[in-house]
Amino acid sequence: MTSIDPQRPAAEPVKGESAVRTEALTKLYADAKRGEVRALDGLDLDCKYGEIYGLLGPNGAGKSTTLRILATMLAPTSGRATVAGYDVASDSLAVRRNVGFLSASTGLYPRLDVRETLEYFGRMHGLEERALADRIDELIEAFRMDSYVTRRCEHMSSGQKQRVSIARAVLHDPTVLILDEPTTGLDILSTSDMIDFIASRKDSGRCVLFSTHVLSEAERLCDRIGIIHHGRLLGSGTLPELRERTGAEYLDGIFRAFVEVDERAHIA
Ligand SMILES: Nc1ncnc2c1ncn2[C@@H]1O[C@H](COP(=O)(O)OP(=O)(O)OP(=O)(O)O)[C@@H](O)[C@H]1O
Repeated sequence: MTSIDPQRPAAEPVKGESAVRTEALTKLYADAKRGEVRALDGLDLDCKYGEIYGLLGPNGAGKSTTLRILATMLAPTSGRATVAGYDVASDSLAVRRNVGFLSASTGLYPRLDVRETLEYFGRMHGLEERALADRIDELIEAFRMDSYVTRRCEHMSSGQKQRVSIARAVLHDPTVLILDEPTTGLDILSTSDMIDFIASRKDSGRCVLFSTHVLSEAERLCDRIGIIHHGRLLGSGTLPELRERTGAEYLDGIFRAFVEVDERAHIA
């Protein structure tokens, strides 16, 4: 495994260039009850800098598995995945330097408050103390966390925890942000803040790849949408492109059209 200097600046994002790419990505799980589970079955994905890409799929389609592999939390069985040009298997440290990852299982230490949490994770990223303190101030302001900055995570609401988690994910200013169902469990105000935040990342040329079950969110936010089912990408494109391909107007109809074709192909 190639190691990197933690102080080395992240790769500069170039709008329109590939930020995330998977080729024939496969993941098999050994499940005690079900035997071998093929969670990913040759997934090809390509997300660009300056783009918000939404991954849609029914339960068990392989969304979390994909995102966890891209965040180097999980090893693929076969195929290839790169983030910011670095291979997730052979250059995982460089991938981590360039990626921010948020999922429901992103942990926070119950006894740490906002600043302590961000200091802890900032040091893990190797951020220099002065730069880290400035970055933490910036994030506390940006995520409006000042009113509960001394509260321990164990005493925060789920919306407050989510803000700390997202601040943690972007501490090192990653060029690629990977979010697994980022608005699940959030109230309307927190959801709206999260949506604004995702949109703002694109303005700075970053890539955001996120999974969601909320179709209206995907319709509103995404430049391109990928539809995943049985661990394969059935289709991807802008909303107008997907409308044209399926003849359906809204995302629920588009989604159903892709899945029905795939189900028929599986039965045939
Ligand atoms: N650790 C594991 N061991 C065995 N099977 C697993 C494991 N993790 C996931 N799976 C299986 O792999 C498949 C894909 O799961 P994954 O969580 O990636 O789907 P998903 O699209 O994120 O689903 P959801 O929308 O329900 O979160 C499912 O059949 C799931 O049961």
